[in-house]
Amino acid sequence: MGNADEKTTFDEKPLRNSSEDAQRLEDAGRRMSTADELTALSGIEDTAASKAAWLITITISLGNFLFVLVTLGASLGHELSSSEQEMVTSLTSGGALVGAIFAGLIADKFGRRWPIWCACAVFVIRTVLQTAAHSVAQFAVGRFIVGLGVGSAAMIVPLYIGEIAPAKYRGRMIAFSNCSVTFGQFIASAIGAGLAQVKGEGWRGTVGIGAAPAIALAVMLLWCPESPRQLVAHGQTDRAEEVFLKIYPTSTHEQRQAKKTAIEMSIHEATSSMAGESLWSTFRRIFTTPATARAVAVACITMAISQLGGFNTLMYYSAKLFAIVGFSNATAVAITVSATNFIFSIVNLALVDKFGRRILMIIGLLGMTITLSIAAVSFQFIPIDLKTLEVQSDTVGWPGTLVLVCIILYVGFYSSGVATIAWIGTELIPMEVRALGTMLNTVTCWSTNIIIASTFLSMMKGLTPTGAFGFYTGIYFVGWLFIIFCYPDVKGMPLEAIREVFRHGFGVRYSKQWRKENKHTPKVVQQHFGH
Ligand SMILES: O[C@H]1[C@H](O)[C@@H](O)[C@H](O)[C@@H](O)[C@H]1O
Repeated sequence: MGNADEKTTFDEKPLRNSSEDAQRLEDAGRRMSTADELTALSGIEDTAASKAAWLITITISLGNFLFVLVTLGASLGHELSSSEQEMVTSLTSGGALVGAIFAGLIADKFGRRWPIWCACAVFVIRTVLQTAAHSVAQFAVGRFIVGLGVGSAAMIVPLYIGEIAPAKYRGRMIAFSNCSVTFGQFIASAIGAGLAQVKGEGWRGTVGIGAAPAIALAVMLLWCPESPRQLVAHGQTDRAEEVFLKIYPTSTHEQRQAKKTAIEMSIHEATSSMAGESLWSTFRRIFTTPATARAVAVACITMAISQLGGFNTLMYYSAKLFAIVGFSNATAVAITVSATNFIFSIVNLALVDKFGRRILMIIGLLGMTITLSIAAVSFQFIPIDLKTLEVQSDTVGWPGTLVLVCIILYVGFYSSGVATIAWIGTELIPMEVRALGTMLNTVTCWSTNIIIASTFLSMMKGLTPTGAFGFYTGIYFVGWLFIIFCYPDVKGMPLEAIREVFRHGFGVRYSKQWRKENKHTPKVVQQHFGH
């Protein structure tokens, strides 16, 4: 990582035949019609990525971890009633929605790091408020504020990492940031049970200490460079070059120049100046440029599928759900769910750049459809009182066990597929609208999340558990069809090249073709540059 003011000086390696190479590149630039071709020709994506890129990713991901972890926190020293619990959950999600909008609005003007600093500040304020809270109202305000931090971090972290990451590591780097979410959820569920045991005022200390990591993150962020794409978009090409050198340390000066030119070309294909454009024109651009609209729609619909299928009801209500099917130690079962979620998010990390986004989602959504439909049918055989949602039996029979097994398998399919890839969707959105598009993606996440969280229990009562789970199964089935027909796989593509994908409808075939043709990029580079 660099120093705090980003003015690091680098020892440039002497370049072989540099003037000759530069001339060739310039000629190439003239011959190249698209940013995609220029990036491929430069070969920068085939040079080794640095440890710095990973260090930056880890630091930024810490934001996700922290903010997820705190959604747990204390409970005013007494057990919250179910309506208080619902209110607190919705307030956090509502805050997250507002936080994501705020981050989306400032990310282009002030850069990708400011929303994270704001989230850290918000987090410290919340800590003070919540530590001093004596009423549910004060506590609720604290929760809303923490939601602002959660939403802001959730929106900016994948966007920022996606722009820093070398193309061939982009999927796993964004997946890493989602692992920090699932790890946070796992830790939260594990210590949640413990915290509930803390009597009296003991919880205030626990919440108070929570401010320290946010301050640490704010300081560490000073060492992370601004997104090079953002720097190019604002005409700060020298600083962008420094960042590229950090990310691709073995690249040549010409390769970095080509990367910058490719980003400029890509942006200029859409707008003459990003810096001079109003938020409103950028927003309109999303809906008035068909290729851009398709890109944003695919990202948002994928996110909606990941949420509307009801996964987070497991995060919020799994103890309740497992009590319904007859497990007395429901908290332990709930921890198993969050542990599975965490482990399979690592599986996604390991596979997403190797096999691509599409196949993981296609297998995952099919697996989720099958496992949830079996769970839905199994519920039929469990004697549940629909008024109280309580099981009328003392033992867990085979249907209860089957529901548990199906749910664990379902979580594995979810987490290794659509859950993480919905966040990787930021890569589909072209640069000039990426901040606002990613904001819409995050807004889709929280709004659908609120819908599901606030309707789950009434759906279980009104539609019966079989009906509710049947409904979620339907969502996943439709989602599965959507991914098959409309989701292009852009694994390994430089961000600048992705714009072209959506010029060909949803680009499913185009992206396949692109990968076939670009398997051997190094050869192309060798031919043109002789290295
Ligand atoms: O990995 C997932 C993912 O990040 C989802 O978007 C979120 O809703 C889940 O809670 C989480 O476990």
